Amino acid sequence: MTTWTALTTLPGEAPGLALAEALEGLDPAPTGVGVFEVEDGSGLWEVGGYFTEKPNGVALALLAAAHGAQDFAVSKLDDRDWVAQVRRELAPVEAGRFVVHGSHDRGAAGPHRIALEIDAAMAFGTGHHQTTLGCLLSLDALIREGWRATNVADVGAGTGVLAMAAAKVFPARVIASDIDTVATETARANMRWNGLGDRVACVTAPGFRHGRLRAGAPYDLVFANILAGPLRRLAPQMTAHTAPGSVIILSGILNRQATGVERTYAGWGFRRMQRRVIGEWTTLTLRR
Ligand SMILES: C[S@@+](CC[C@H](N)C(=O)[O-])C[C@H]1O[C@@H](n2cnc3c(N)ncnc32)[C@H](O)[C@@H]1O
Repeated sequence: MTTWTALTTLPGEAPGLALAEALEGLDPAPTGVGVFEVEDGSGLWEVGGYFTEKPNGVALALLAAAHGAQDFAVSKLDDRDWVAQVRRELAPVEAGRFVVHGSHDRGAAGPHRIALEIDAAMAFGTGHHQTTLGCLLSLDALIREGWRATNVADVGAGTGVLAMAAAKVFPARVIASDIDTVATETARANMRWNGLGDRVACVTAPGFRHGRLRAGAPYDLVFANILAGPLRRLAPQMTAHTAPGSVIILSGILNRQATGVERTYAGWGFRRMQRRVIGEWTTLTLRR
């Protein structure tokens, strides 16, 4: 299958997801979009998408102009099975007692670790991002302290990696939700693949706005690895769906945003248990 890429750069602050979201509205629609910090100290952000047809140059030029970006560079990639290639290249990730690996690395966890098998797909959460790693290590630390959960929600589940980890270590009720239907489908498939199809419910919803999520509350453990802004807006819902003593693990927070997120949640009665920094990302474990 032929793949096209369209890449542009933006100067300055992290651009949020506005341009990436706008890309999703294009016709033909991209099969995937992303925002990455250019790692050469230039302060630039690279934004782009993958397409199966050549993207419309006029639409891209208008988009770039509207967002203060440079023109998109459109290129055709060789015919290759990109998903298969990415899968092969993804090495297993160790996170405390957990090992996240693809189906090409079955057995990577060995007999003493907990295997979470996840193949690269159109959802976030192969364990390679510092935010996912931060959440898994924070869960591992809670378990080491003797903490146990009975009712778990994973808001913004992506591949479902965090819900899967919780379901593998606790005999708990677990529900995973994502705003994106593709992520929900991916999480559902991953649960089945890992033998958790009847243990973890997967639903599509923004925040807790789904009947099953509301009915399952209060949760004693909630994961939310989404960005700082949505996390802060989620604080009232987080409070409504937890109880005193509940623990929440929040990530997707740039280090400079962590104090603000912590302050917002302090205002809703959450106190810090752990603050974990990996690279430029912070993961907060808070207790109500
Ligand atoms: C950074 S990924 C995290 C995936 C996975 N939980 C992990 O830790 O690797 C964030 C996910 O949250 C979803 N998301 C973003 N905002 C959301 C919201 N308000 N409610 C539910 N899901 C949301 C996105 O679609 C995306 O799949």
